[in-house]
Amino acid sequence: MNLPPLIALTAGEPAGIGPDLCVALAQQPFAAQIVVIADQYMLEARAHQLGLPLQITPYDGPQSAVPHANHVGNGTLLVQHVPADHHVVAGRLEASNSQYVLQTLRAAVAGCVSGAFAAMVTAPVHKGVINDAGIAFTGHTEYLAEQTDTEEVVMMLVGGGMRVALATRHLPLTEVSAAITPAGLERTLRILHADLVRHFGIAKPRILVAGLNPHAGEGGYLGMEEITTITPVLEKLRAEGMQLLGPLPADTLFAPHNLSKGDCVLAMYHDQGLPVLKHASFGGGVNVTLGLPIIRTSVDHGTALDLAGTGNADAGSLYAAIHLAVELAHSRQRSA
Ligand SMILES: NC(=O)C1=CN([C@@H]2O[C@H](COP(=O)(O)OP(=O)(O)OC[C@H]3O[C@@H](n4cnc5c(N)ncnc54)[C@H](O)[C@@H]3O)[C@@H](O)[C@H]2O)C=CC1
Ligand SMILES: NCC(=O)COP(=O)(O)O
Repeated sequence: MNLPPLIALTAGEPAGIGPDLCVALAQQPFAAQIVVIADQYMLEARAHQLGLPLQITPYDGPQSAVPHANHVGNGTLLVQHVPADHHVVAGRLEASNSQYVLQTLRAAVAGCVSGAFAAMVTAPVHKGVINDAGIAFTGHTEYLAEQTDTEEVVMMLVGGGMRVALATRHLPLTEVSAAITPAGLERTLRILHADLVRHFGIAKPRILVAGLNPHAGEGGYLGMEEITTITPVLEKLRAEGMQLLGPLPADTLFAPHNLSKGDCVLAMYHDQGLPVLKHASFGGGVNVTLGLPIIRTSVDHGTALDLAGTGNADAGSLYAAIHLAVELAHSRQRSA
């Protein structure tokens, strides 16, 4: 029998909709036990603003969670309190709370690494305000890799019947071509392939690899990366038995008859793959980090400062992220 895993949920940027989603979660049952890592007074204030009930039970280690209990959804939340540095106003960013945001992430990582948590789920952070605080930050993905001493990770989004992984992530477009190297692409494909087998139970994953240029380079007339970099890597890995289709022209790759030929798409850059997935699944998609020693899933949207404290934030993506984290935790438990 699958016992309900203990999942950490970081509330993200306190001025954004992360706290609203945590308050919504308090009203929603789950077949897991969930520990929200956040400032508990900020959560209470947001619940008050939203007019929703919230009763907090403090979490200060595995001994404070009832073994094998589920998240009941009766307005209560188990909370690991991390104090914010500055008073929080919904919708108003405050750079001096950036260290607090990162501290919640470190607390979740520490709990996952120690085995106290089976997985972590993240509500959105605001990359800009963390940089405004003088901290170089491109995203959870890179930060969690650094915190777990992981050399290479892969971002994959799941939603709308698709899985879309990225060969490059948060980079200016002008830097994308140089960032696609044979060694990097090979590492990305190895991680993607291994995690599709290990975590998603796909025995022989079929990966659809996009080209970088229009028409996948049109035989070299519209760009050379397909010929110099992508194809040689695909040939090398195919020779080892991986099922890789491509490089495929990205404009038609996402047509249903092509998508049905694969289990996952590897897009060459962020806005080649994610707009398609988000069009099909916004509000229900999940971002999962592959290659980490811990399980991490996340919402597919940002901080939506315009909606914080209004009651109009849709919690669907958070619920989907928790469901996937629970599924991955069970799958890891079974294979342990
Ligand atoms: N996982 C994470 O931590 C992510 C963080 N971000 C960060 O969020 C910040 C804001 O990014 P934006 O590009 O403005 O994207 P955004 O996703 O915050 O907002 C885009 C639009 O979608 C709406 N929206 C977003 N989430 C919603 C929800 N749950 N329910 C209903 N409507 C929703 C917003 O109101 C807005 O109109 C940036 O700093 C970005 O880097 C963006 C994506 C993921
Ligand atoms: N576009 C996805 C995104 O911005 C989330 O990135 P991360 O914070 O999960 O690395």
